[in-house]
Amino acid sequence: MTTKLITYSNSQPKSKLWMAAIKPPMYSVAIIPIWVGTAVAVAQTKNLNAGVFSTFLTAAICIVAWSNISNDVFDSETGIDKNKAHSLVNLTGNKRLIFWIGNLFLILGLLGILAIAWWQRDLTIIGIILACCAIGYAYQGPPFRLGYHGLGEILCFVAYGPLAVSAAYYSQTQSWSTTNLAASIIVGTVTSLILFCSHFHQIKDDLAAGKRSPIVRLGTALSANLLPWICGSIYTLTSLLTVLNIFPTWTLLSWLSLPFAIKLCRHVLQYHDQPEKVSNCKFIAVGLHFVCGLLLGLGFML
Ligand SMILES: C/C(=C\COP(=O)(O)OP(=O)(O)O)CCC[C@H](C)CCC[C@H](C)CCCC(C)C
Ligand SMILES: O=C(O)C1=CC(=O)c2ccccc2C1=O
Repeated sequence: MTTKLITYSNSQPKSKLWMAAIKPPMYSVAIIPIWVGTAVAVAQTKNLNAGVFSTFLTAAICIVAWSNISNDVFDSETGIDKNKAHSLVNLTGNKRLIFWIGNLFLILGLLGILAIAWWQRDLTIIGIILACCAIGYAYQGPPFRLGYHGLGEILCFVAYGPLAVSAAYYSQTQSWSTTNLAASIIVGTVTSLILFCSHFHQIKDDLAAGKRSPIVRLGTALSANLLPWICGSIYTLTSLLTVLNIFPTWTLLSWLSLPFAIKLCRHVLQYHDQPEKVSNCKFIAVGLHFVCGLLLGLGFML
């Protein structure tokens, strides 16, 4: 399998830089938790509230857009993005404008969640999503900047796993489920894997800005060697939960994402210390996230 190299510099066409700044594939992280939580709910209740599902999906996309846009704003303040040609702040030269566009997405997202809470006459999902947003802010915003202390992957797991998947389930059922919680562990793990992978090529800039990401702490070689274990844990857990009859057999369909996991591990093990070559590994992880999450949800629906 050949792998296209993706590196961005000021010499790139502006359109490419804008696409890299907006990062459309990354919105998989908004779609999958809502899809999986809803799929588990539909499997159990045989009922889908399509209005709630589409509103939640749109709101999640807006909230993830806020998280990404404000990340460029906050990172512009620490100097960590000074070499990042595809930072929205560097592209526009207008930090204030980007800050307010980010806030607009946050407001739109929260209005969507508010609408669902209103239809349900229940504030629970507002509470959960506000907790997600607080985690998103604490990851990157002052005075916390917890991502700079290497806590991003744990925060990411909690927000995109148990919190977001439970909120999606609750939006359909107004109740909780241990099966859904188990599915959220898989979604959270694959989402954190994306964040983990996104840090391999940034080690130099991260070190210079004092960001102690897990890759900075462990080194690229040890971090690369962890990948097969993390990927292996996803498939082992899914199989175990199927054998225990907690997941329906069809969820084993998610094993079809294994080629992405193999490609990811091979690529990172080979290029972990070559930033230009390893920089696209987060998009292989996004592919794994999307296919694994899509098939996991489908497995519940079938
Ligand atoms: C913005 C995030 C990562 C970017 O990190 P980094 O600065 O290293 O990367 P760049 O190279 O692009 O500068 C992700 C942060 C994830 C955070 C820990 C948790 C966010 C929670 C969300 C707001 C939850 C959304 C829930 C929704 C699905 C309902
Ligand atoms: O820009 C990035 O690298 C990421 C953006 C993002 O929203 C996200 C969300 C969840 C896990 C990882 C990531 C990124 O890596």
